[in-house]
Amino acid sequence: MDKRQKLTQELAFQKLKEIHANVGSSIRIKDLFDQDKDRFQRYSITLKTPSDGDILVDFSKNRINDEILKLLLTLASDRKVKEAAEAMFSGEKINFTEDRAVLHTALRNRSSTPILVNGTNIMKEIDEQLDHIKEFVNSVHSENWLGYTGKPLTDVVNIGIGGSDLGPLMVSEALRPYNKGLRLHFVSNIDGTHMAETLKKLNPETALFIVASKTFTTQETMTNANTAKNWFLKHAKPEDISKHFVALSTNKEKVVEFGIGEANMFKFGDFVGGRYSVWSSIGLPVALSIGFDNFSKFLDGASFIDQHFRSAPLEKNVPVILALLGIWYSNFYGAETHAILPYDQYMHRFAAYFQQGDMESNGKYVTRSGDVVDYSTGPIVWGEPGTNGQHAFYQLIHQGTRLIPCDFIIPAVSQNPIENNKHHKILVANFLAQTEALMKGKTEAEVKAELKDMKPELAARLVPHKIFQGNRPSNSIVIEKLTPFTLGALIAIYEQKIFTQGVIWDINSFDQWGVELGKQLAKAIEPELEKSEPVSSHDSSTNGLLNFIKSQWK
Ligand SMILES: O=P(O)(O)OC[C@H]1O[C@H](O)[C@H](O)[C@@H](O)[C@@H]1O
Repeated sequence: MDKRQKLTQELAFQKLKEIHANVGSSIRIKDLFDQDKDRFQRYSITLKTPSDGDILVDFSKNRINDEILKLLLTLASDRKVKEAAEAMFSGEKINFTEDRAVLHTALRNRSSTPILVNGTNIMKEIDEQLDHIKEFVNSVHSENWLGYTGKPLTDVVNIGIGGSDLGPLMVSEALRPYNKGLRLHFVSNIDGTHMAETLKKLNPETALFIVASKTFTTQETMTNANTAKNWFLKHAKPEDISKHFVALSTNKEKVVEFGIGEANMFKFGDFVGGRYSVWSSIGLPVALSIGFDNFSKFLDGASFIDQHFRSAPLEKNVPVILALLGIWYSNFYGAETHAILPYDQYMHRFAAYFQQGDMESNGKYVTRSGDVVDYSTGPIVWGEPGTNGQHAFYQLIHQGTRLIPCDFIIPAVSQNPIENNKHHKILVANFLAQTEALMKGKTEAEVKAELKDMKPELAARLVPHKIFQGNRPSNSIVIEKLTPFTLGALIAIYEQKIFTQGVIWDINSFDQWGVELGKQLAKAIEPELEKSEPVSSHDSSTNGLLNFIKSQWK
């Protein structure tokens, strides 16, 4: 692999550093608006989708001017973002620490263009996998697929964790208005409570268990799957398993070993990373919820963004622009977090989903050639839906000491325009007010004017507490309506943003070795929990905690 120029040695990076040192603290977003009446037009991008309206991305409320944006774009071009994207789309093994291609994009490749991995066109197997999903979903929906006592299925339980849980969970929640009637449940946690509480709601005659695990070795998932199987077998016979258990995996051997026949296995390739797998067979619960046609539209939405990402010039490229803004705040302003704030209740797991998507992808401290980086990489991603967040943590975003760049997301049209759309109008008003407040703030003069009728001593004491410094950056993303297509598009925007940042930071965004150590140590601790004598093999904290917990079991 070619050793790349260090990010901090890139000319554009150094110039940005200089600009930040000279004017970084004096850039006022409000002044930028005052100086340029066309700022919104010039600093926003509208994507025209073929079927589901426009997607508007407004990035004008950011601490950037033409010079900074130009340098950021130069950085993207010097770091060869476009070339790296082509390497990904064409199936190069860019996940080199696992010797794998990264082709979640192939799962939503709606053209007939072949994509080769090790000389084989993988589009054929992807089409077969989609056909399998379609056939199964249709037979469940048409009630051709029946439970062991001849009843139609009513409940679907997805047993998976990480990427095999968060994607299907977030998407099926977001697309709840499209649900065709099946009740969905998700069991991820090894904590027995998760499975126990779910089983209470089920009738074995009408429940379908989906065991979702790329590797089919994940301890939590396999333990939960076995518990579900044992519960089922208390009511039914082993030969009934084939009507109630299916597997989503890449590991045929382990699936068969568990007792699920190949016909009930929905496959996908090892070129699909867990946190990018909702587009693959891992999306089966989504397809069962919303139907295959809607699942196809979900893939179409992502495909639309993939084409945009590949073909749009850097300055008109939504994922690239969002990535560069993140770089500007992380690497120059020292921002440590990034908030994702959907103003849509259906999207309540969107931020949690991208906590994995972003933090597992870009939480890396060495470059692709193994050198320790001398700049920060992936931010801490977090968020909750508006307006709930406004009454909880927004205080710190408005008046705290930390810079928190935020993405505000809203559909223009509500799925539930109840009370004459009153709720939605209030939601929209709040969405708009927040980014305006973050940007404008409130000056001392404004606060004083507000307090003019108050006793002067009291007013003087209150003034500093009521001042908002403002100048807090945000992006606003507006979709026409939350549909399978627009949700697919939104997810792909973030995926390609994460990709772009990974290229600029020169890290491998597609492995996740950081989750392994804890798994190994847990395996070592497990047998120690069985021993009756106190444990002394760890540090005193771990020994102390372990022995305390064991003492509570007696
Ligand atoms: O799908 P599985 O093989 O069960 O993996 C489930 C999850 O666990 C791993 O530890 C990884 O950190 C995740 O990226 C993955 O999504």
